[in-house]
Amino acid sequence: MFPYPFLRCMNFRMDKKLVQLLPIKLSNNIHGFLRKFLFKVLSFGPMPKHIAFILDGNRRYGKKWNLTEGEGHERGFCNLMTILNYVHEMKFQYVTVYAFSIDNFRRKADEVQLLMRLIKEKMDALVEDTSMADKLGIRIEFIGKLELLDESVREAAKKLMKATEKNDQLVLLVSIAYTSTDEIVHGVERSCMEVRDEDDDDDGMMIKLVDLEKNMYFGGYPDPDILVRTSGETRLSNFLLWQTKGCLLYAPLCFWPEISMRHLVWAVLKYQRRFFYLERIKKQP
Ligand SMILES: CC(C)=CCC/C(C)=C/CC/C(C)=C/COP(=O)(O)OP(=O)(O)O
Repeated sequence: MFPYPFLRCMNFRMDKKLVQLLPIKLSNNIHGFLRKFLFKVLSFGPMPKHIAFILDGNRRYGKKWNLTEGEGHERGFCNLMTILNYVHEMKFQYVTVYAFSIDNFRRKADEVQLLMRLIKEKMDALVEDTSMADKLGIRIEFIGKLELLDESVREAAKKLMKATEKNDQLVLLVSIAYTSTDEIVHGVERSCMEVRDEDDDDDGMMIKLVDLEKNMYFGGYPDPDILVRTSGETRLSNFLLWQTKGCLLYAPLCFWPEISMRHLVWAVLKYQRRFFYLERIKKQP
């Protein structure tokens, strides 16, 4: 892969010989400096707190580059780590990712196994070496119908939540075995059970909105400000249907392993532009 992140993320194409002249360390330093400068400039505007990602197009990326099965997802995970660095530097407080939908269990058994193995491997690696999570202050939470996962994956998820529970700068919410409709049903069921247990309730069997929201998997977390779905698809695919009422949707034309800093910057600029537009509308008589 082209080794210079800043030039790569700006879609810069360079002659191979010229590339060899630029030491990687120097390129990374230039990238770091320009990135921080750019993020500082952005921070003068209204900054979103929560960004959500639908990690779409890993398989297609693998096919595009003739990779072996699973390697597209492997690259997708690596890119997630890079994006987390940027999101941390941009001072987001929450990042949500759609890692595995309940509908994904309908894929071929081999593929489901491969993906589960990859996800478990990554969880184990993050437990083994918490340096990155600790450095960025990332607390990792898993959200979804976790009982659908194999015991070993569930255990790995629990260990990772435990290993990062003290971090307090950025919360990474990993939606796994999740669909929004399942989340809503779960919230309604729990709220009904609570109402049934409170016999003295004058409202009879009325469920209150606050209780329903509290009982959803994402209860207690703020709604995302921006939802990014890679690969140009503009469907929500049963992800955060309840939480995306006022959210900005952005669908860059790249596969998940290709998403880069410029897409993040663009998403934030779109958010800021919409913010100012809404402010202007509010002030109009
Ligand atoms: C621990 C942790 C956070 C792990 C996350 C690992 C990771 C990158 C998971 C993505 C899984 C997935 C089904 C993505 C969709 O791509 P796709 O297979 O649907 O690709 P396609 O759209 O090209 O078919």
